[in-house]
Amino acid sequence: MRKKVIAGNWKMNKVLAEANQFVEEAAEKVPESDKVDAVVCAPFPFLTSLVEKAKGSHVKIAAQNMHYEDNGAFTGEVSPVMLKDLGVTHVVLGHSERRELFAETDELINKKAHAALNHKLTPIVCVGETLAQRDANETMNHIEIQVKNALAGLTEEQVAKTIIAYEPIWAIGTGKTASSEDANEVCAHIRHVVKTITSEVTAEKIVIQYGGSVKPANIEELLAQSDIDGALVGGASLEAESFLQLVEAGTK
Ligand SMILES: O=C[C@H](O)COP(=O)(O)O
Repeated sequence: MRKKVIAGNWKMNKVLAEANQFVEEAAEKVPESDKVDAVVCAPFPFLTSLVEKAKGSHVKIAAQNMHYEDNGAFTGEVSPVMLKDLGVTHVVLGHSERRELFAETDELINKKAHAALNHKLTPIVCVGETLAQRDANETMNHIEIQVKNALAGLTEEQVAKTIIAYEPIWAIGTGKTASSEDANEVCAHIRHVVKTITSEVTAEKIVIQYGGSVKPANIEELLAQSDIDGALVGGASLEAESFLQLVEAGTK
């Protein structure tokens, strides 16, 4: 049985006091569970403080992006070495907002995935299709290419430690959720693609999340699907109460 992962992606929201308050509450209330990991993906300036607040609790702290180099002349960037040093455990890579607004390519995301895993950070690699691609029946092919490119050159052991987040772009922040059956169909396809490039054992191990307008009202139905192992949540992760409800759904 795969352990579920509920990750709240705050994106570019909150100030430090709000972030601290959230994680203090979550640290107090997230229960120990062998069924679910609770992850908060926060902006860089909050990470040091949030790792401190989460210490000794069952909340893990993630970054929302990183560079692939360890150090060097990359003004404004943050490296995997820095994240690991802070006590961050996960990093979101290739979110559709990074792909669209910051021109991140599959090749870049693959370099970042290698760097994250080499530094023992768990990458949450995002893939997803646009509405035009879905309407043109290109979803499966597009996702297959994104998954293969993101995982290229990783060892089987590294692939097993990677999390893939399937986020249909048309469902992000729009209130439109893919039906749980449609979301599961794509997640099952991702597992199949992973199997073709690794093995059945690894495909059974890899955690595949769904993301896109997930909220307390729809998470149980999504998590009940065979190939959905958690969620990457934006809007509904901004309030501690709602985040805690999402985590609670993962404990069932
Ligand atoms: O990373 C999270 C996703 O972009 C989903 O955002 P959302 O839950 O606000 O639709």
